[in-house]
Amino acid sequence: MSGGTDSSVAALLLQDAGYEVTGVTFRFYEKEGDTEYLDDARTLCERLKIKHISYDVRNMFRETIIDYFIREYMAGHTPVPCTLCNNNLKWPLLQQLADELGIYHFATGHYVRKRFIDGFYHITAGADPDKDQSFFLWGLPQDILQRMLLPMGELTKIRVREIAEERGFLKAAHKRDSLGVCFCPMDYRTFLRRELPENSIRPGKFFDETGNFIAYHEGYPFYTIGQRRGLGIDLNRAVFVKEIFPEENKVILSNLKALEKTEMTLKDWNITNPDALLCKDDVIVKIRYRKQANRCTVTLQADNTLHVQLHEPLTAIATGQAAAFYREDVVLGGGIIQ
Ligand SMILES: Nc1ncnc2c1ncn2[C@@H]1O[C@H](COP(=O)(O)OP(=O)(O)OP(=O)(O)O)[C@@H](O)[C@H]1O
Repeated sequence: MSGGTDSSVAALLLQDAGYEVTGVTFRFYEKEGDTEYLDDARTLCERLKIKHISYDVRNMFRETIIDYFIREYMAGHTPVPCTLCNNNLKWPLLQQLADELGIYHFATGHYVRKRFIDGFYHITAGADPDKDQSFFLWGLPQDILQRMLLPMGELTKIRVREIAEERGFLKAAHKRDSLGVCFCPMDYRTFLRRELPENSIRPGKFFDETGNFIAYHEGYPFYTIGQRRGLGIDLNRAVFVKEIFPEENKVILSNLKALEKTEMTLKDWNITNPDALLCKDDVIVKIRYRKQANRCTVTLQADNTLHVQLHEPLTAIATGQAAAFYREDVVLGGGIIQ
């Protein structure tokens, strides 16, 4: 329970359905010591007359998510903190805690569903297309998928707010949706400047593909592959970030066409059912939340990476980003772009 609308309604719907519910709030990150979210979750549990547990994982979150986020930008990559948090932290921690407490099921307020297909549990898209969060959950293993309950799966956000309101949980009903990365809701450049020692990021140079100097930039970590806006230069043509060379603090700009790629390699991947994904030609890959769905064929390589052959070229494939595989609304797996 994050203290937000969705997990609050999830708890009360589970209670309605007859489950004996225990609320869990992880202390992942607290902006300037603000623990209002914790009080909100606790108050809601008191009103529902259910037990509430808070679990301080701020150090773990700092090491595995925030430090990773900073490290990835410093390596010229594009990190995916929410995907990593869900797959490596939030759900595994829920499982661990449930085991310790002798509880079988665990639930969140994610807008996703699950379906049992050919002997395997799969994440499927939530009923509300505007809120679907399936893109973030490709990395969960069967023993988590089997035990998860997803009370938001069939609902729209509008309906969820109505439920909270109807039941008199007015604060929960009117909470704002969380936006972007929880620990970095602002521009990530400001965050990097704040977190890193002074002068860690120094001005460098933009070049074109043939090595001609174009202009000065503010430091390579401030740019990501595929970026067009915010380059701080005014050319009479559209240019995009094509490559980043951290050692030389060099950023290569090109036209969009030059960013097209027809293949990519994934590490740290997870496949729900290999027979449903590998070597099939009707698989969809997404590398952005709710954008750019492309056909592809996936094969497992001798070095244990996944090779993704795109049927049509994709632009802006950035190292560090996640790729999620789908067939219609069913998540088949995913991985991190190398
Ligand atoms: N600090 C936390 N402790 C426990 N569970 C959490 C925490 N943060 C998020 N979750 C769970 O993960 C789900 C998805 O998280 P996300 O950050 O996307 O929140 P959200 O969609 O804004 O949901 P909510 O309205 O519940 O805050 C939440 O609905 C909640 O069940």
